[in-house]
Amino acid sequence: MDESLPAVDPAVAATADDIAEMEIRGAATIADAAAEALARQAAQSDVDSPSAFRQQLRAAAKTLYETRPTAVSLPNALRYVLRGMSGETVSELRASIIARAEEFQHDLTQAQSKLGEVGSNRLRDGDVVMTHCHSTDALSCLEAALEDGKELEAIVKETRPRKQGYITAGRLRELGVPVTLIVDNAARRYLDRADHVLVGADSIAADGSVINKIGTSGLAVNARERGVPVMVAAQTIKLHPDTMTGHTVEIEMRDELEVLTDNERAAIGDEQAGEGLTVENPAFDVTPPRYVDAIVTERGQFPPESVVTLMRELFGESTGEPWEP
Ligand SMILES: O=P(O)(O)OC[C@H]1O[C@H](OP(=O)(O)O)[C@H](O)[C@@H]1O
Repeated sequence: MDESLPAVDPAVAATADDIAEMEIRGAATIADAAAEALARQAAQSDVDSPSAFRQQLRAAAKTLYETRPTAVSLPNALRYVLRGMSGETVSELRASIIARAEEFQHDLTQAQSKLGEVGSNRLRDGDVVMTHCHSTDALSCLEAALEDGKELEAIVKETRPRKQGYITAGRLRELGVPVTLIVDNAARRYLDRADHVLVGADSIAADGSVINKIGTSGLAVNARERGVPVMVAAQTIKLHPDTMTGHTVEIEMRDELEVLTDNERAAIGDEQAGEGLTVENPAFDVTPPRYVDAIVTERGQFPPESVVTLMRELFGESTGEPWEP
């Protein structure tokens, strides 16, 4: 955090901590929480000059931005809200941020339900869908299909190390869907029974690569080998505009304790981290576009190679940092 930037509201700091610790997780949920936090910062601000207010909002955006690097929905949300900041007085600026954040949150919900309808059209009555991790965009497709009266079954990958597959399994059971929970290593075996692989995305690059939970790329390669189509459910806030100018998406490396506890390390015979046994814990991987059959968005479904056209339309050619005017 830049020392010259003003302190942020405690609620913003708490949201940032929750995102970093994954108490708040999932790309769309993170975007929603970030917009909410900016609105909170605006509402709570007690500065009396417009320039101080703008500085505070920028500081809040930076604090939120620096939590997790991979899901582009976070900077896209911050940029959207900050670009709506307008007015000559603090109270005008405040009102503009609050209204813009509300609009963003509303659009996010709308986009997810529209996307669900698009994705649902790819599913037939009686289909078996294999999922990875927990994605609200992916679940929206299943929910829409169920609302249309289709019966579905799910094979849910556990998704080590944080086991977000449990959240997916729980939600699908609430919806009355029969669920078979499997360990990640069993995926190829169970692809024989699947009609679709359905995953979400944290970011989509300009070449159509899908950046999603670690294990997605291996699943997609296996699905292609087994002839099972791979569908990615991703609202357009998952499109990563910087990749149009050649930037790559940073893959978040998380704490090794998510993979190996101190006791487990000791059981292996290694007493302390950093003494010969290295644990790597990348949270995401990159699935090349050739393994993806369709990217489902609120604007329709696209072959991955064509998302760049949509990206140009929505973001123009360049973006910069979210807090840059
Ligand atoms: O936006 P929705 O579709 O909810 O989630 C998108 C993606 O966010 C999650 O990341 P994490 O669990 O936050 O690391 C998963 O990778 C999931 O596919």
